[in-house]
Amino acid sequence: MGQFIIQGGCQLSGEVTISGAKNAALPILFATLLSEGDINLSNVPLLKDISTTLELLQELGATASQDKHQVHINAKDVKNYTASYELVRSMRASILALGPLVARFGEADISLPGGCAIGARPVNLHIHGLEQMGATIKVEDGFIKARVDGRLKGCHLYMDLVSVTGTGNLMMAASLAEGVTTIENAAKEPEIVDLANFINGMGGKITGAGTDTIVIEGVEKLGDCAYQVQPDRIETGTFLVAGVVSGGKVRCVKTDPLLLTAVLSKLEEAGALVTTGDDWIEVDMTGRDLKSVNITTAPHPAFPTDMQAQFTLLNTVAPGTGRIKENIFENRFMHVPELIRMGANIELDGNLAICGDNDKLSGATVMATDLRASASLVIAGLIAQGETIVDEIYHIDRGYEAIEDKLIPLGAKMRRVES
Ligand SMILES: CC(=O)N[C@H]1[C@@H](OP(=O)(O)OP(=O)(O)OC[C@H]2O[C@@H](n3ccc(=O)[nH]c3=O)[C@H](O)[C@@H]2O)O[C@H](CO)[C@@H](O)[C@@H]1O
Ligand SMILES: C=C(OP(=O)(O)O)C(=O)O
Repeated sequence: MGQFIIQGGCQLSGEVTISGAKNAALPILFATLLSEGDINLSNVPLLKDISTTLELLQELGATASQDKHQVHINAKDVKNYTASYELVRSMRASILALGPLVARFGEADISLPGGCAIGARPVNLHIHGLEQMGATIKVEDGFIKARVDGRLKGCHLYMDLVSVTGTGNLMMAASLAEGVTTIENAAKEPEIVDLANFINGMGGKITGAGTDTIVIEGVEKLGDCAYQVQPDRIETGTFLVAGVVSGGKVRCVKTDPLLLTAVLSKLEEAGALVTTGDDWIEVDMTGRDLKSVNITTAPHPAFPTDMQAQFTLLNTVAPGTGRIKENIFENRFMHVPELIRMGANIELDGNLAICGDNDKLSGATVMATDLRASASLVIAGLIAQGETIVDEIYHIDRGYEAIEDKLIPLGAKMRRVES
């Protein structure tokens, strides 16, 4: 499974290059199922979730290959419409095969993703939206089985809750539906905008992505496209927090400050000097005092849940009490017991974490339980006193490209041990 062995007491400084966004690349890879053309993608991160998706696309009958950050896909000859449990269980984003397959082939059998560490994560909104577009859907034998005779029909959809992959799935399905689909209360995350731009690059007709009403005029066919995936705002935010809590100076390059407005504003409130250019962001804590901040997670453009674990750590080591309210996932405080084992003083009360004052962390063996929890534990290890072992780091490899190769040049003392 693998571990990181980390020597604490580091102050990070230097420049780090940000990879393409996992959460933009994944839906874009699934959207290639909508097309009969040649798709060339660049800035695709080298991650476990990406290789799992390429494997799934191949299992469905597409040709798919990755050469460093370039991916080539042709889904013209897809003949299998079943996504197996083996692949779906290791990556919940596999649910994104549902919309494209049923829209293009009239048939999709997708294994139910099941619950996971951060919450139950139901997919009722994906199913309900496709039913409104004319699909018949049964959930049996652990699979979502969707069928439609002919094409899906465009319609007016209202999402009860803001769902990122729900919006993505329905937007993809609507791209090949007959007529116009409107998605109200749509997710406004930057990854939805990237997906819409990509679909439009293949010949789609989507407007309004990035607002809460998206309008999709269905087309009969989608074709070739070359597209560059947007930078990873969560990887960027993670490196910025690492720079700040270590009292250092870190510049993230090949990123986009406009994707991180809420996070940057909280880093400034936490005491960091934040400077930005078109495609870089720098945080500098030299001679500055760290402060606790209150955080409430909510859909974009509010503070992202995927940065909550990293800010929990920030509040733990900062003077003052910081309150963190997690509003998106019901079980996203799995890092808290592990941070407590390292000396953190955090009180949990339902979806609220009250982080104590200026805690001194000391090294311990801790368990990575999900992707962002793992990232917060790695950063905690870098600033703790003594040695920290972070176990089960396969979670980190799902979402951070070669994290140790990026942290070590900044001054981290850590190594990976395969077990
Ligand atoms: C691959 C990807 O992009 N993952 C991101 C995506 O996850 P994902 O798209 O799975 O998260 P959603 O936005 O769908 O979930 C938001 C909330 O809605 C609920 N819900 C969702 C769908 C549904 O049919 N029914 C329902 O009740 C969820 O349980 C959750 O409480 O957005 C999350 C919220 O920003 C991020 O943390 C994830 O990193
Ligand atoms: C929760 C996340 O991802 P996923 O939806 O793929 O589990 C994440 O990226 O933090």
